[in-house]
Amino acid sequence: MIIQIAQGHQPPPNPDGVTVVIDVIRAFTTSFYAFRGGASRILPVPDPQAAFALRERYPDALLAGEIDALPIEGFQFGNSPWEISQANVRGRTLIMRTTNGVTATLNARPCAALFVAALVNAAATARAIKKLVPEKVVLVASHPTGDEDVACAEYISHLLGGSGITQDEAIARTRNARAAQKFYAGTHPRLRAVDIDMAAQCEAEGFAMRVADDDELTIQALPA
Ligand SMILES: O=C(O)[C@H](CS(=O)(=O)O)OP(=O)(O)O
Ligand SMILES: [Mg+2]
Repeated sequence: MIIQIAQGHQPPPNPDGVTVVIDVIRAFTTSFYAFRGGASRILPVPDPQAAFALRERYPDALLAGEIDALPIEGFQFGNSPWEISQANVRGRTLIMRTTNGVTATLNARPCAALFVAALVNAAATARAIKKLVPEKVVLVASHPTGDEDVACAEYISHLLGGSGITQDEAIARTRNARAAQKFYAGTHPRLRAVDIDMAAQCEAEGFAMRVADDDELTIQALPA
């Protein structure tokens, strides 16, 4: 298996292989906890206007996301795993806008199979990739300059049998990442340290999250 690690909002084309877009702080940690709470699907969108327009089509949908890490006016949730874990999202569609993870996901085609992942479901993602027996895997660290998504990519690479780092190293690099520091600073009530506690966890079981091309690009939890 060829494993390539890329970084930023423009994943390299991978028409015959598996692409994984990674966002540890916080988009796909938030997504993981939305599915754990029973959300049925997540529809990624590029901006708030697109989110409000899509909700016209799905009036029961809930809106989650951020601009500059802060909640968006008129959205029910920030891009926060803790907020989502406290809410009742069972059976609901989420429409999500975030700066890095969602943007890179919207740009990830062409690829034969597309996953989104965070550290919390790195192991489940690696298992789901292995089942597909791909010749090539592209692991995309969606933050263009941060270290947390690169660390997760290196951990998934290790789990796939390539070179990489341990779970403990990935956790430490998440906690020490530049993007994490504003959550520890206590300068805004919606930037909570608990979001980083939730992002800096690895679950041995968990579930993978796959992106399907339905009417809209749709993120779904795969059965464990
Ligand atoms: O809200 C987030 O956690 C980030 C923005 S930042 O890196 O913290 O400034 O968005 P995401 O798309 O989840 O990386
Ligand atoms: Mg991020």
